[in-house]
Amino acid sequence: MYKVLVSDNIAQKGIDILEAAGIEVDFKPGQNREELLNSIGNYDGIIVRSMTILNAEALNKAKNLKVIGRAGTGYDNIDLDTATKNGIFVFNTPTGNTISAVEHTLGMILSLSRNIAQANQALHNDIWDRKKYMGVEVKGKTLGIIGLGRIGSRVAKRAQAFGMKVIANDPYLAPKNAEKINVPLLPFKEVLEKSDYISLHTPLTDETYHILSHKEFAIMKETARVINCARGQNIDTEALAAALEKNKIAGAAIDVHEEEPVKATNNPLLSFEDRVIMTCHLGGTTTEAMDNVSITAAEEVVSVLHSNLPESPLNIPAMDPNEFNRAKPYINLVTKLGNFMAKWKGNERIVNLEVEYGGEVNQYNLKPMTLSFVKSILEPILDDRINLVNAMHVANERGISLKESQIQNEGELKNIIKVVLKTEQGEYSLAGTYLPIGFRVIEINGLRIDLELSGEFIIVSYQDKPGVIGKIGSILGEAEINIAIMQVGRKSFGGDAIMTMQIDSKPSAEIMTKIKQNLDDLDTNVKDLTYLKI
Ligand SMILES: NC(=O)c1ccc[n+]([C@@H]2O[C@H](COP(=O)([O-])OP(=O)(O)OC[C@H]3O[C@@H](n4cnc5c(N)ncnc54)[C@H](O)[C@@H]3O)[C@@H](O)[C@H]2O)c1
Ligand SMILES: O=C(O)[C@H](O)COP(=O)(O)O
Repeated sequence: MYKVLVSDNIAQKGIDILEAAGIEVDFKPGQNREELLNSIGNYDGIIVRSMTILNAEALNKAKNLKVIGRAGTGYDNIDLDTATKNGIFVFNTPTGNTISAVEHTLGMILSLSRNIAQANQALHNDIWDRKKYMGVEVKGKTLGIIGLGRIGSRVAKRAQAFGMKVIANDPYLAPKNAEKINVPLLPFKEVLEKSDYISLHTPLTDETYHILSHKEFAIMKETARVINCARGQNIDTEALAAALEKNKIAGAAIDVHEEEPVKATNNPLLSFEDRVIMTCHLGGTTTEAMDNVSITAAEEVVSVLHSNLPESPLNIPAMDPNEFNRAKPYINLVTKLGNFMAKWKGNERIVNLEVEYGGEVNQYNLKPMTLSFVKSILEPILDDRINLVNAMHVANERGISLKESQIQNEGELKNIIKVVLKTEQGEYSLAGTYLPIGFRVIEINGLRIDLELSGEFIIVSYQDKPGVIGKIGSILGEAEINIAIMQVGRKSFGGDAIMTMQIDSKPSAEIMTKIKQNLDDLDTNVKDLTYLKI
């Protein structure tokens, strides 16, 4: 039975989904760090929001962990590199709280403009002061959005409906996406200089850490208002406090904080109660968003534990589930070719792997296929847990390089996948195809054959000579090993040849030695004689 830890608050609907799938759930929001570190090794899956810090210290103790589900968008609390090295799938649920974050941002903009929070607080303190809480209109003002993604673009649309002029900075967005919503993309500095409101909607990255600091506040209008519903560390809090202190800007609305939870001792912004409004990281906290992210996270954890790929993976290439289902035969084909190759030549020191894709397979995202191949090659060789997440990392660590390419498919077959293994001893190739009747090997080391891609095989590489087939046939016959199919491919008369036999039972080591001795007696220059079962 799988065990999943839910270490932050999620909606009950998510827990119900996990339990209905037969998973043992430990629901422990707010558990202390020590408890987490002591128990994390027991779990197959974890669902977190933004409060649980899954850094290297925690993940290196998570020996059984297969999947981390982030019920929400930002995943800066999860050390993706360590998760990847350790073969742990990580996904988020990036669309579930978008609208809530958008609406919260709009609420912050309006509240900041009209002093709603401050006036409310004053009234609760029995103070009626209409003059003090006079506001400004947003109509006709310029809103500068930093990060025009899911949330930023929707904030833009709603602000336009209020009659605001919206400009944005987003170096990673295709300009046509901004054009579609009538938002000019401008250089960062220009957005800061021109805006009356500056709203952050960037993820937390090395580049966006303190994206607003002293230098940036210095070039803003003195009437500018800053809104942060993205990540606390996007703003240098001390610099914002200094800018407010010197009246360099007019105000700020802050939902996310450098240190959470906010306390009087850790946040200088609390002393600007007339010009700063703060919420306790509420952007994604609505009934709807919580249901969305909790349900999706739970469904995805169940799905990943049952060997499916997550829909929004953060450490493997993304593949739409429909596409994944259609591509499954090719993922299976390349995996089977990898298994074949690993059993055939995996005992040699691998230097390079290549995968070539021909025909209709090329309509799919090839990355998951290539990763499946790398995994299938390494899995039988290494003791470590290898999966799609860490396959490339493990290959790199072992100095194995990888090449993926698309090839012209000129034959009658609708699809071909060719895999090439270069080792310190030699180079080997296999090509296969997927047909409605099953998977076939169509080429070994460049020699044409046609074999089902499952069962037990003997492969012999030798120099074409009369007598080889008869000799092997009679040795196997005497040992009562039935040959189901025998095929021989050769480059030319007397040239390199390959014989593959599909057999019904495993030959003993003595039989294999006998075959080798007999072929040596025929002087056939045997380069390879392998039994393998796939
Ligand atoms: N307050 C909340 O509760 C709450 C809720 C949801 C999301 N968030 C935060 O909001 C962030 C954005 O969410 P989203 O769904 O819109 O993500 P998204 O990925 O759709 O959009 C982020 C945008 O930022 C842009 N970007 C990245 N680096 C940038 C840079 N240096 N300068 C300018 N733009 C840059 C990206 O190109 C992208 O378009 C999340 O990462 C999360 O941290 C907060
Ligand atoms: O990135 C997010 O999804 C938001 O910041 C919400 O975070 P939370 O799940 O901790 O509310």
